[in-house]
Amino acid sequence: MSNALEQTQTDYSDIIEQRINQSEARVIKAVFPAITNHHNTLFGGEALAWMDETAFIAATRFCRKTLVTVSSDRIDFKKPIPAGTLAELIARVIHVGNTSLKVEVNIYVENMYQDHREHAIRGVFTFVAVDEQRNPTQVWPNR
Ligand SMILES: CC(=O)SCCNC(=O)CCNC(=O)[C@H](O)C(C)(C)COP(=O)(O)OP(=O)(O)OC[C@H]1O[C@@H](n2cnc3c(N)ncnc32)[C@H](O)[C@@H]1OP(=O)(O)O
Repeated sequence: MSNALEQTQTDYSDIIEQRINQSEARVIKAVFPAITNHHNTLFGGEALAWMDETAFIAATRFCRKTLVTVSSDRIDFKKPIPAGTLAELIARVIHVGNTSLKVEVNIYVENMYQDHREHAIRGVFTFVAVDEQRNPTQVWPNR
């Protein structure tokens, strides 16, 4: 009996892990002058919009339900992202709640003309699955 229970729990976390891997979202942007600030680096508000969108894509792929953003946790801007670079966003589900999902987003800045890449920004966004009345609903069927 306990073996059967252990087996079910293992299968369940394996399914979640597999789903997290499948739903990871990667978006690459070219940092052109139109989206930079007076320091000639990427405007922070633009980075936040990209992060929310990429996190939304990962969360939607994970659950295939209607989602709304309910919060963003602390966002750390560790390095500036200069004009004329590439910015890669990677979003991954890090927590599956009852009606909510947390998604971590990291941005890496990449030189266009050299093989150099470094971590620039990190943040976490929380989404809630909503039903037709816009009330919270279960985010994952077997949770
Ligand atoms: C994709 C877009 O651009 S959406 C546009 C921007 N977003 C919006 O307009 C959303 C506006 N907000 C809302 O409609 C409502 O606040 C809702 C539907 C998100 C949540 O409704 P509430 O009645 O507050 O939900 P409730 O208190 O039941 O919490 C639901 C879940 O959200 C989580 N939650 C609620 N508030 C927060 C918060 N500030 N931070 C993190 N998680 C939160 C709860 O922990 C719960 O998670 P769980 O079920 O996994 O345990």
